This record gives sequence, structure tokens and C-alpha cells, in this order.
Amino acid sequence: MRKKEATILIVDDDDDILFSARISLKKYFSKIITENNPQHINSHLTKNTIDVVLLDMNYRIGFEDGKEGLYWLKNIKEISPETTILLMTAFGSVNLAVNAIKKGATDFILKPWATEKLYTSVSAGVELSRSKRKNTQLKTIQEQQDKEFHQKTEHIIGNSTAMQSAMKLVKKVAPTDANVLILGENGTGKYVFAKEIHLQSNRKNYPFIHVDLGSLNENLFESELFGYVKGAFTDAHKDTLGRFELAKGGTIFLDEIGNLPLHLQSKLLTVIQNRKITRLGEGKETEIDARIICATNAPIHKMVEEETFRQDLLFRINTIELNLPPLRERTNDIKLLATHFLKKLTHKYRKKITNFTSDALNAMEKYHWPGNIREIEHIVERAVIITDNDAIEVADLHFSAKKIEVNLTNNLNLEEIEKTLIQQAIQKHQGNISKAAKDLGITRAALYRRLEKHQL
Ligand SMILES: Nc1ncnc2c1ncn2[C@@H]1O[C@H](COP(=O)(O)OP(=O)(O)OP(=O)(O)O)[C@@H](O)[C@H]1O
Repeated sequence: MRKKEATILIVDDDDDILFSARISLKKYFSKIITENNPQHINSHLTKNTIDVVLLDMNYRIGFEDGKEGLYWLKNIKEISPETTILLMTAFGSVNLAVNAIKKGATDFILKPWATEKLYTSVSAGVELSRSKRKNTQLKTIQEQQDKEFHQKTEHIIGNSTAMQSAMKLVKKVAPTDANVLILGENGTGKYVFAKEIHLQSNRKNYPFIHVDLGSLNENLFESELFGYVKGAFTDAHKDTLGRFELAKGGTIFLDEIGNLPLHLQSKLLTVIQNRKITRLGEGKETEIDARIICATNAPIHKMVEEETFRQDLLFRINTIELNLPPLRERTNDIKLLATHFLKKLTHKYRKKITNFTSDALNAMEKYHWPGNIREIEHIVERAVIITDNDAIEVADLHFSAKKIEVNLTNNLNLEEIEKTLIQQAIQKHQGNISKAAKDLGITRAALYRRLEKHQL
């Protein structure tokens, strides 16, 4: 029989009892710790993830009312609420058992025990502590993501035709389980829309789990997405659920999918096709019950043509495609968004700013917003903080990127046009020389030569 990966702590002042419990349990569980001094319990709890504590009720001769046991029971519950506590005593009484269970013990074992009964109780205790841990892990992640979401937005703002049709599409797709791919530049609201689809779906009472695929390297990819069992690798100190399992019943949002290297794309494809995952270090497969929403700011269709993104994976994830246009293509929304953020941020910073001047609004409508909605929020935030006026003026708006336009009617100087185009390409790709060179249709070396020539 394979030993169960679990840590059991046995606390009793009688060394014979400790010895006999260790012998009974060590063939079933991977780690048994015995302790004859209850004062050392806390140190064991902080050094190990203990699944079950077998706790004696009485420690000092002449004190056999179980009070010490109850004291330590309370102490363990406080330090490690997910640990299952099984009380043992040779002086078992129904009253004491009831009292201990009321205070959080799971079961009561009378000494001397039958090995089988001991094994059954400890084994059930291990399962119980695992499921408690799983719930705590899930709750923590969910609370953190909900907090992030509330910090991010209250609701979706936008009157433009593009936003209205995006919202209509969300309404239609949300109740289905169809996979959705959200495309859009940085800061266009891909996360906000993914969450909105979840909130309008029948899965809304279950978790919404966000995964930034762009930040996962090869090793983390499997452990984060599929989870692992204790001992699967050096740092695997306890069983940990992967994001797919955490999203059970709900939605998993795979962000930045365009950044996934080809070999990891294949792994993801297998999982999406089979709808099963295998935790690292575990033999058996687990079914996935999560709706999949993906997003990227990468030109995914072009990447398929260039064979840097698998076409079969794209077909799996883009049953429905939602395109979020950049802010510069829906200028109608600029004023609305700016006013929305102004209201939110004046409240946050307790300032009395009522509006934007018409020049400030015009400047915002003319600006090309490379960072989209996130940028508008940052610019308004900065303006709210620095201004001393009642209305935000152009001077308070700190636009980070200047739009460079090639004006062919006024300027037919080839050198100047080349310089401007290079500046534009570099700006578009936020300083990424390889991407800028590719866009301009020249090699990196050729671009560097031109940068030198134009002293850029
Ligand atoms: N329609 C909207 N109404 C109000 N706020 C929005 C809207 N869309 C986005 N935002 C806000 O803009 C910011 C950026 O949105 P979000 O994180 O969803 O963008 P993204 O496309 O996922 O960005 P990235 O690609 O950089 O991850 C957030 O603070 C979000 O709350």
C-alpha cells in the first residue's frame, strides 16, 4: 500500500503511547512526528504543515479533567485552523467528548485503540484538513482578485457604437459556455470585459480566476495551471491546486495568451481539447469544469500566418471573438471616461474639482491615447493631484507620448520622412527595436544604422 502524503503530529506525555501510535500509523502516512511536551506544539505547527494532530487530553498526574487538552486544542485551532484535531484520552467521558467537539475537535479516540479505528479516524482527518486548505486557498485568491477588480472599475463606461456592440455581444455570449477570445491593445479593457462576461454568466457565483500567461515561465506554467502534490518537486511543501481546478464551476481568464511560447501552446491545447489536467506528481487526471476566456494584445491572426501561434489552438479558443477598439477610434467615449475618472478621483483625493475646461477636453479628444483607458485614468489622476483650479486645464494634463505625423503636403523631404517614420515605429512598439524594424520591413542592423544616421 502506498503511503499517503500527510504529516501527523502525536502529542502525549506517555512515551509508550507515542511509540505505539507511531508504529500503527507510519505504514500509512509519510511523516509522523511524536512529541511528549505540549509546550512544543507551536514550534511543530510553525515548522510543518500538519494535517492531523492526535492530542492527549491530560498531561500532569492528578489533573485528569481534560482541561489541559482543551487548552491546547484552542491553541492549535488559532494557529492552524485547517489542521484536524483528534483528541485521545484513557479517561473518556461523554461530557468531555461533547465539550471537545464543541470547541473544534473532529473526533474523540479512547485509549487503548484498535489500529483500524485509529487509521480510519486519522485518514478522514487528513481528507478534512485538505479540503479546508483547498477552500482557504480558493477564498484567499478570490478575495484578492475581487479586491483588484473593485479597485479597477465599478462598471463599464462607453457610449460609442463599438462599446455598445461589444456590450451586446457580451450579453449574448455570457450565458453560453462558449470560449471567448478578447483582442485589444493594452489598457482597452480586456480584463474588465472578461470579468463582465463571467458576472453575466450562470457561473457568476463561482470563482473567476485570472492567469497572466505572459509571466509564467516553463516551470511555473505547469505548477500554476495544473497544481501539484506535496513532494512533487523540492519546494512542493503541500498539495496545491492549480488555477484550472481553482476555477471549478466558474471561469478561467487566460490573459496574454499571445505571449505563450509554442511548446507551451501545445500543452495548453491538449488540456483544452481533453478538458483534463494532471497535477504534478500525481498519476490521475482531473476533469476541468471552467469556462475559458483568453485575451491578448498581440496580432494573433498575423502570428498564425507567421507560424508563431498554433492555428489549432486559436480555433479552440476563439469560438467567439470580441474586439475592443483603441480609444483613439472611439473618441466619443473620451469625454465620458474622463468625466467618470474625474468624479472617482476627486472623491478619492477629496478635492473639489468640478470639470474640465473646454480646451482640456479638446486636447484629450485630439490625443492618440497609446495606453488607452488605463492612460486616461492615469492622466486624470495626475491632474487631480497637481491642480489648484476648480476645473482641469490643458496645462494640468501631462500627455506622455507626442503624436508624430508625417505631413506629406508640407514636407516632401525624404530624409525627414524617414526619420519621422522611424520615430513613429519606435514609439508604436514602445522602444522595442526588433518589432519596430519588423514593422518598417528592415533588419535590426539596418534600423540601428538609421538611428545613428538621424542621431535618434
Ligand atoms: N469601459 C471601461 N469603463 C471604465 N473603466 C474601464 C473600462 N475599460 C477599462 N477600464 C479601466 O481601464 C484600466 C485598464 O483596463 P484593463 O486592465 O481591463 O485593460 P486590459 O486591456 O486588460 O489591459 P492590459 O492589456 O494592459 O492587461 C482598468 O483600470 C479598468 O478599470
